[in-house]
Amino acid sequence: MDLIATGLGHAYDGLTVLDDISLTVASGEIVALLGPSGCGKSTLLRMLGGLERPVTGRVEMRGAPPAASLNPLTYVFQDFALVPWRTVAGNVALPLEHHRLGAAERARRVAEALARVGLSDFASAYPRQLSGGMKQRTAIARAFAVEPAVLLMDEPLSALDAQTRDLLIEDLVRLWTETRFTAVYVTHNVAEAVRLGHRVVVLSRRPGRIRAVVEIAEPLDRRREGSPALGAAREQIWELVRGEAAAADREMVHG
Ligand SMILES: Nc1ncnc2c1ncn2[C@@H]1O[C@H](COP(=O)(O)OP(=O)(O)OP(=O)(O)O)[C@@H](O)[C@H]1O
Repeated sequence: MDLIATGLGHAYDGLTVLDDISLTVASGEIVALLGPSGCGKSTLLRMLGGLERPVTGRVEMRGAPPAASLNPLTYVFQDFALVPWRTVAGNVALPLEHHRLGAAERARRVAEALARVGLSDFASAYPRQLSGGMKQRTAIARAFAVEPAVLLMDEPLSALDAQTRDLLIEDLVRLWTETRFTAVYVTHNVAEAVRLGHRVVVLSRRPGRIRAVVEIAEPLDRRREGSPALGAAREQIWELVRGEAAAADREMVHG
């Protein structure tokens, strides 16, 4: 299933935050949305997922979601959004409870999702017992349990330390290689965008407009930190964002 946004614009109380965003996310593709703080990335993601209605433009889904999909669009958030009194398995099962599934099918989906992220041995643990990386793996497993057509990821690694981030990036690359999931991946981190994005959509500062779309041909599983192909993409994107990032930073400080 493809996700197609056409001419999206949005404003809050007269403040324009997004302007004329047209974007197609093709099935099996990870699109990284990169832009400075406050440029409207999260707003755009919410509109892509139908959580917020754009002031102008529209979002369409083309084609059928995977046969086993329970929710075509599912989010993964920066703060994990786990329920503290539920176990890892209980958290992964949560979105399944809104669907008519037999107990065996529910258990199968939970077990498979936990296996995909390497958490089978932690099914009975509670979130407070987990590291940040394991919490986010749990949230990713919960998203996978519904077999979404498109995964909407809002800075999913921002709350993690650098080493954990690297491990999670490797996990996401492996998961993509195994399942070819489709995702929109919001980040303000250029390195993350070039490691995970088949295409990197570079947004301007507020109001967010598409400044450039950078395609990275190197297969995800061959991308390495410091490789020449990634280095070139990183430089190209950094040239595009550096001025905007500095201006956005000043804007945040001075209001
Ligand atoms: N519900 C809301 N009501 C009013 N203003 C909002 C609302 N949500 C976001 N904004 C404003 O819209 C702008 C874009 O916010 P958004 O969170 O989409 O940006 P972002 O690029 O995701 O930012 P960051 O990288 O800092 O998370 C910001 O100026 C923000 O303050």
